[in-house]
Amino acid sequence: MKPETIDTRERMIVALDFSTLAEVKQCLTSLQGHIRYVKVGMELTYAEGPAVFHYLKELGLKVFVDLKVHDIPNTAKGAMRSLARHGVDMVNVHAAGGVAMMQAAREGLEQGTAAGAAAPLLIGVTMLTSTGKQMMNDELAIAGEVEDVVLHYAKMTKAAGLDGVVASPLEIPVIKKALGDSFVTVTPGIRPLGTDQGDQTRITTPEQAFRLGSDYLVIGRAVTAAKDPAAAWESIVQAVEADRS
Ligand SMILES: O=c1ccn([C@@H]2O[C@H](COP(=O)(O)O)[C@@H](O)[C@H]2O)c(=O)[nH]1
Repeated sequence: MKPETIDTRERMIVALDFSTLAEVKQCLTSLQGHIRYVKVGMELTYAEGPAVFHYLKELGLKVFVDLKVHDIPNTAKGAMRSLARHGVDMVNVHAAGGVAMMQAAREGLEQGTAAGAAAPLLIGVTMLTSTGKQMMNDELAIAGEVEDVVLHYAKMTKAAGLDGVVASPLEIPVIKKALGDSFVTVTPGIRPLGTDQGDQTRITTPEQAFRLGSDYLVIGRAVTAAKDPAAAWESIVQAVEADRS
């Protein structure tokens, strides 16, 4: 389902890349009331387990569980069946696992979703936003341009029946053109002006990301590592809304 009617804050997801619940609580002391959607990745899940998903849901937040499943189809199916039972809002797999793996993941997700409840959005990760052309060509041995490879993975993802993809905002125009506006796009690699690029390669500002057509932005350290996370968050919201008007 395309998030066309929801506001800016519902389309900005904070990446809670922490290793303890105590750090999450500390960060939420600042951010609670400002944010609506959070992302829990491997660091926090492996440290605190699925209880953290329930903790965040009980606070009224939407939860994207970013475990980037990539395995044989049967294992991916089981992983998604288990994840769906936690009642989260978005989950993902690596598109590089192939169409059969993604179809199995979709089946597992449907099986694990409670009767009458909506299944979480199932998203395929195309090419990690830390990956540039040279690394993709030389280390991953995938020839060509990143944008073409991302589009290829996005087409596979749609063919497998998933809801959308993770990609850089830079690739969203070609994805939307080829696969339609309702195919959901989730974009990390977000760097507000003046923030550190760190390990990301294919980046844009939040304003550019929305202009390029991203449905959901994933924002981590620019907010969570700021001295005042709520102030950092609000300045992004303001910049995005000013850019739109
Ligand atoms: O291609 C991808 C897929 C996932 N991520 C995740 O998003 C956040 C980004 O954090 P920043 O601190 O804003 O760089 C992080 O949790 C990654 O695991 C990604 O960056 N790229």
